[in-house]
Amino acid sequence: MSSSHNFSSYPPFFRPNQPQPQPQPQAVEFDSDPRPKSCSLPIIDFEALEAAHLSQVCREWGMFRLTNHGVSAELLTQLHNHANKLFSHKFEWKKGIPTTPMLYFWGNPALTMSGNAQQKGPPPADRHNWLEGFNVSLTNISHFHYQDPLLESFRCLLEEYGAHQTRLAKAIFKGMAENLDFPPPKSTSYLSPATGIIRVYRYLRCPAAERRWGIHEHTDSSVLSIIHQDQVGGLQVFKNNQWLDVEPIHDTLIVNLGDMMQAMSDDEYVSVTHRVKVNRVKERVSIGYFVFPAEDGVIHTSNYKPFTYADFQAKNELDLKTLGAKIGLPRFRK
Ligand SMILES: O=C(O)CCC(=O)C(=O)O
Ligand SMILES: [Fe+2]
Repeated sequence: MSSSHNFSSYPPFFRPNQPQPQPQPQAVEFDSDPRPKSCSLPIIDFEALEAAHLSQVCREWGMFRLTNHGVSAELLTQLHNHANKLFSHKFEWKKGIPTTPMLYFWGNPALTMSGNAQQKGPPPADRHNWLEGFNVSLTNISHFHYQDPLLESFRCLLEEYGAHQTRLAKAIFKGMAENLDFPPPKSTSYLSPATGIIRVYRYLRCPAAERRWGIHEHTDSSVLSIIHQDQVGGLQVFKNNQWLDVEPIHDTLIVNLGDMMQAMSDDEYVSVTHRVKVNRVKERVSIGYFVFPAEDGVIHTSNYKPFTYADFQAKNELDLKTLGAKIGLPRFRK
């Protein structure tokens, strides 16, 4: 809860006055532009998807604001209210929640890159993402029930929200596949709704906000990602060599194209570079949906060697372990 001053809900690493490692010179990109411009992100009306406009936005931006998406403002508000309540519980309680279907995590930079929230060894301390969250598998979500009423109603809301996200991702991908003239086999193996996950994040307050990141600059590994953010702000997109603020508007969603979409489109569409700032005084909650290709579906294009999402994920994990960063698509270019 943004007004709360109870740091017992924070993972110990993020509590104020904890001894924290100083970023090494050159290891962390500092925020040199504390007041970036806001941007007029292109708007796509879901009820009137227009092929030529969608195609142009995917080529030029790789990110757009979705309106008329059919997810009610009430559902969005309820989700955020529940998330705020859950996050304000003590850290120890959150850590004790059964990990299926909602895995609690904090601070791991690998998780945005790989689509996999498993912590594999500690990240370099100054690369911590200033956040905590739940990683939710949509395939599992309807098979489990919680005793705790708050967790159970949150699970029900996520199930409902997940169904909406799946509907939206399928329709948006269909529009893209038509624009790109994907033959039917590609259209089916390139987007696998069964891989859909939701991440509910709480970005934590940070006294050294200009030297830390909610999420460092990155591209998503997904085909598509769909974000709903609360009113705090902090999401930024890199466009025309500058960082632009993606302003919160409650009844809209933000759609990102990920690396898989860029590869499938043979670099016609862009996997958008973005990051999330942290805030000194306010916590921020966002809810992201990420969807991937079928794990064994081979992506065949002219610019890239044939590869699967599993190959991509394996390479990213190796690069993270050995180099501390994701290299991503350049690893698979011909
Ligand atoms: O919280 C957000 O607005 C964006 C999150 C994000 O970029 C990610 O999870 O990959
Ligand atoms: Fe992202």
